[in-house]
Amino acid sequence: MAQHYSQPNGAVGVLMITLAIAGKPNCGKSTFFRAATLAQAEIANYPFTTIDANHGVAYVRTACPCREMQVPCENCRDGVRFIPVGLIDVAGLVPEAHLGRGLGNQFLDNLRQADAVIQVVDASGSTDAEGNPIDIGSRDPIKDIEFLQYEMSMWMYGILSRNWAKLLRQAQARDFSLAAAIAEVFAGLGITYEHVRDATGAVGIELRTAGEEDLIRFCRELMAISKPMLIVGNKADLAPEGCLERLAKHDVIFASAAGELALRMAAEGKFVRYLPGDRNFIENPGANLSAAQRAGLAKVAEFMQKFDGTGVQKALDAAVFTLLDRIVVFPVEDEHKLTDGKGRVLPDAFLMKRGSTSRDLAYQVHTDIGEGFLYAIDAKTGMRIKDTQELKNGDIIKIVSVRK
Ligand SMILES: Nc1nc2c(ncn2[C@@H]2O[C@H](COP(=O)(O)OP(=O)(O)OP(=O)(O)O)[C@@H](O)[C@H]2O)c(=O)[nH]1
Repeated sequence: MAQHYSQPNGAVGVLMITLAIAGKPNCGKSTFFRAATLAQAEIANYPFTTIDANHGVAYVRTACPCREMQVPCENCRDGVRFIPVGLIDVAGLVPEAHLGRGLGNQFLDNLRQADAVIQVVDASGSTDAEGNPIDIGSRDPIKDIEFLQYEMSMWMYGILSRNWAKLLRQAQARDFSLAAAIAEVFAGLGITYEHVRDATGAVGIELRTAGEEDLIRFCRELMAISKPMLIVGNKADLAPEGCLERLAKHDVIFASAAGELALRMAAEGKFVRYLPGDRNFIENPGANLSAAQRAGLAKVAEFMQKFDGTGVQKALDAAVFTLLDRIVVFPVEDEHKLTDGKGRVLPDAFLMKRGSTSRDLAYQVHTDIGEGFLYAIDAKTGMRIKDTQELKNGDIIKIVSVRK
């Protein structure tokens, strides 16, 4: 679930989106995690980047409105703004994890905390179901996709089936809503009555009379609705064309997490100029790279040209902006200078669900606003906007309340 975190200016109470990285062992999850959470100081002027070994802070990338508005800004790099999201590196999942094999339940429990899942598969087909190295191209990477989805839905089914007899007994009573009771069983996963209703409709079953197979299909649908999943075809730098073609039929983002990690480290060491998500990089003049380092970076450059970047930032952005359907809104206190109370220009960037209104923003900015919200001003136009008006991506908004 989204977690609270504190912003650099000390404002607490903003919900941070959390993504989980999942997949079988050896597919490159940790490399993806390390690359995604390794941020240069200029990008990540946040209090922390790594919370513990498996919990970190990554960033999604968006345009900073400072350029368009022609204000001096210290919160972006060259007009590129990085907004923090939580990232969890969950331990490798092996077949039959839902039965508690390996780190199964602990792993799956970790997924609870996530709003969406980035599923990393080995696009190169060079690891078997358990992550053991095999010849490149000898495992069909599509199997990796199916496996995780199967394990996740079977885990949900396991929870449902443990509660099923009790639920059916309760369902004998008049006015008992089985859908509401199922939602309650899965409340910890953020599942709502609407999710249950939609999943039931989508698989076309009658819950009260559903058999095991129906319930498994139902759990699969419920998982897909409540934990949206993005597939990353990692190790694409090693992948034979056949594997790439098969994966390309699915909605897959190809990546080289190892390439991104090398680049971020090179950028941190000031050897290259690279912002996460850039489609290329520039070697800094005077960078004292060894021949091996230079050859390694040349390979990454080749990959980036073919795949339009390393894929890591693209995956983070797609998870947040496409899968979770977020927009970025910049709240300010002074709609002319675009500053907060301390004179900082465009200090915050909030990831709001598309369709959010200025009233929703007011509650995120001031959690204690109560009935105090009066109206909002669109700083780009200087116009007052209605509390029911939908916010747009890139909006800069001043909230006016009686709180002050
Ligand atoms: N060529 C290539 N190798 C990669 C890439 N990403 C990771 N690797 C390598 O693949 C191996 C496994 O990577 P990890 O990141 O440890 O994989 P993992 O999924 O976290 O593994 P577990 O911790 O066992 O679950 C390492 O040797 C990495 O260097 C990539 O994009 N390209």
